[in-house]
Amino acid sequence: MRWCFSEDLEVTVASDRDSALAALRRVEPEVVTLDLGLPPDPGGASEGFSLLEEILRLAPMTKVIVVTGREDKENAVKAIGMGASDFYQKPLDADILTFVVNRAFRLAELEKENQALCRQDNGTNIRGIVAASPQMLTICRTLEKVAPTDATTLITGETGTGKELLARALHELSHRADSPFAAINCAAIPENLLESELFGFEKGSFTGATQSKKGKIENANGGTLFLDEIGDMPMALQAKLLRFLQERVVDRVGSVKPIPVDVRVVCATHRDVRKLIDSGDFREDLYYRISEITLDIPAVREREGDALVIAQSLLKTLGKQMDRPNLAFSEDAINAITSYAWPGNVREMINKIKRATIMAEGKRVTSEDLELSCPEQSPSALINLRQVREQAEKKAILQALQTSGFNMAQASRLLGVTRPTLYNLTDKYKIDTSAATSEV
Ligand SMILES: Nc1ncnc2c1ncn2[C@@H]1O[C@H](COP(=O)(O)OP(=O)(O)OP(=O)(O)O)[C@@H](O)[C@H]1O
Repeated sequence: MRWCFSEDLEVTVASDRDSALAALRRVEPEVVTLDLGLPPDPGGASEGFSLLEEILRLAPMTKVIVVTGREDKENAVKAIGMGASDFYQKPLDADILTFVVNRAFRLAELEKENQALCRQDNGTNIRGIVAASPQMLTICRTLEKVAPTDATTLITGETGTGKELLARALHELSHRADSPFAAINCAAIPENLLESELFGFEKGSFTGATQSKKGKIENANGGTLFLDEIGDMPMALQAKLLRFLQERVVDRVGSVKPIPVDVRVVCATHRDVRKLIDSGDFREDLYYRISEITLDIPAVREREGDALVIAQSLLKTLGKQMDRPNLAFSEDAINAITSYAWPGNVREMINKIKRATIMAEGKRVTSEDLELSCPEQSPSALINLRQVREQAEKKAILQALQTSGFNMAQASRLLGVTRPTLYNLTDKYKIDTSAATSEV
């Protein structure tokens, strides 16, 4: 076996369990071939199985190929059941063994890549939130610190930036996670209904109140109450909410008996609360009550690198959901995603990528599928001289090809380079030359 691999692989040989484990710790091999017949039980498989178990316990990513006798199918199946990645039956055939071992290396490599991608996918430990930008990672770290406390938290940010997602994360990472998360959108409910929705009502307190009903606040008892669009809460209700936040009791509509409620309150708004206070539309004392901690979520366009990371993750998830798992963005789509301003933030991204997943022909999603126009990068957006040069070069080549009607000989003369050089350049810039002719 050593002879069969020695040219391109580093091989370490061990002849019993102890030396194998010592080698495993020292070399950390990606692939192990393991003969089940080991001393002191060379005729059986007991020692081989216990070594297999130990290797997979110590280094679960190792690909173990079990080597068995020709008639030993039963043990081969058992080894696979225990977690071996493959088996090989003696007698030894160098070509087949090399094939099996190379396949195991490829598998190990793919698993590593996959792990790295999963890590990169979601730069935070918070479920559902994809982030790579320093701004969002700081917010996620603050959120992890604030979550276990009962501090009333105000989340601000443009529409679609993930305020509700972060509010849910605050709940899930708190000691209240097993209790209810009750959400109410203060802007979506008519003013006259909002009070009874929030605080509940007693039987007979108004026409149609045929029986008493708990409000959202009481329903959230023990858990978290999420007041979305708090900036749109009517003035009259703001006073009642303030009383609740101070006293921690609710007065149902039509009742004089206050009911104590234990909830953590998280609020969100896309509006500038300071301006609302200045214009007399929001109580300043309520603002101080709800903003013991404030999380200000930046728009996607302000987060360095997040647009592409989130788009990639959405393409993967939506692609899977819509049975198109192998889609990838084309270069022009990537340029468009990174330079578009995303006024609707992540929600807009979801819509555009969903559409593109349906519209894409073949495996590439283009900027057209996303309904984004592909921008020309301004030189200031490029990081170095090489990038500026490359972009200018690509543009000149495309122009020459278009002017010459994709005649490679003519285009190379226009550019002052030889034809082979032009072919090298079109390869380098992945310019499609399938329509090109080479007439002189
Ligand atoms: N960082 C992120 N990673 C992955 N998905 C995200 C991220 N931010 C937001 N989303 C998704 O985008 C969508 C909109 O997010 P969410 O509803 O939390 O935004 P919002 O700020 O509360 O919006 P609005 O102000 O309009 O209510 C949701 O489907 C959410 O899961």
